[in-house]
Amino acid sequence: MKITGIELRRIAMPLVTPFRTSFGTETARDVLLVRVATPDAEGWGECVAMSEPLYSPEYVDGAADVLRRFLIPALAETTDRSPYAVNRAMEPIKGHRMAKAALETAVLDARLRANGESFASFLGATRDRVPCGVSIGIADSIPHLLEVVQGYVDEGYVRVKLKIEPGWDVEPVAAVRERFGDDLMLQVDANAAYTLADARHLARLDAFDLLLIEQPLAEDDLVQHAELARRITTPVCLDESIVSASHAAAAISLGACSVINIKPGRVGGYLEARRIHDLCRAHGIAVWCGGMLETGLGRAANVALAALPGFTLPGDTSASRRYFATDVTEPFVLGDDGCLAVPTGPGLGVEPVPEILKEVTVSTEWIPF
Ligand SMILES: CC(=O)N[C@@H](Cc1ccc2ccccc2c1)C(=O)O
Ligand SMILES: [Mg+2]
Repeated sequence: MKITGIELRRIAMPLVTPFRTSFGTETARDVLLVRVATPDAEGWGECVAMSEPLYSPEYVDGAADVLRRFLIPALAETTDRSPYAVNRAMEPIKGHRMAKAALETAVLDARLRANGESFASFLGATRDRVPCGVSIGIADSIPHLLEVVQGYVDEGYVRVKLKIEPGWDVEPVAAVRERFGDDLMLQVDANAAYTLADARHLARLDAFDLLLIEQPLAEDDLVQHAELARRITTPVCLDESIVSASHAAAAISLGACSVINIKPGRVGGYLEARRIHDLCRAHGIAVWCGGMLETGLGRAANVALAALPGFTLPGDTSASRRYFATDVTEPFVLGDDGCLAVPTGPGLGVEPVPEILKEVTVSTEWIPF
């Protein structure tokens, strides 16, 4: 597969409602898309980095820079376009996993579209629909939170995830449990807002039969997460801490978590995401597919990944309308069964709608090969 050039495209997508977490409030997505052009097909990759390095060290301007100056030139020096070769070509460059994931995915998408193979088939998906959860931000009051939860439960989401932070944790969880009963699949995500000194307080969440508590402590605190896991009964799930299969292996060996949120963008791409899935399956660790408020392009690949057998918990692969009034692709719509259908077309199985893409495009940059 010959690459004729690569386009870096920035798009601006307003969120339907502000999304508040322990690290800040987002009102729009500033997304970097990577398009790989070949004579037979074009491939798309979505960089999940935020505008500012608040979730992790990466940010979208930095991702564009490292792609332009280092990752794309490294790819241009190779001729083997297999996803494994793309991975190897980028290896000498340290870190920047979200930028690497976007480029690897775009090359893989072009290759799969040219070969007529879907992402689901390539990854080894075993299901054609995946049950979906929803991530709900920190609200300005408990009554408002309950209204928001009611709305998503009515839409059919099978699992609710509440963002928490010190001062907004036990009360909102208790209120949701009280209102929606014990059968609602419920979990929380702290985005690293607590320390081990909060262990006693976090143990108060054990009373609410949560599926898991996600990333309670700092992303580099594996040993402390292991200590916390000994002091609370709610299963600990890691997100920010797991940036590679070796990190997952370390976390499992240390007993730092019993569930892992897999995000292909965070771990450097879908190949590494599948490695983590396989490793966790071998250790009996449940995984689920996290979300980074992707457009339909990233969402399509995530839904395919979530259809692998080890993804036994509902993920944050919510419908397009959870975040965007108009998605850049045909919208992902939640079925009555609370599931999204796994795309079956070649590659991602979706593409941007040209007039919508034009409307949301802020800038494009063409890098010829
Ligand atoms: C669905 C969910 O909760 N995602 C992340 C947090 C998050 C929140 C806000 C974001 C805004 C822009 C880009 C990425 C973002 C990720 C998480 O699981 O921790
Ligand atoms: Mg998280």
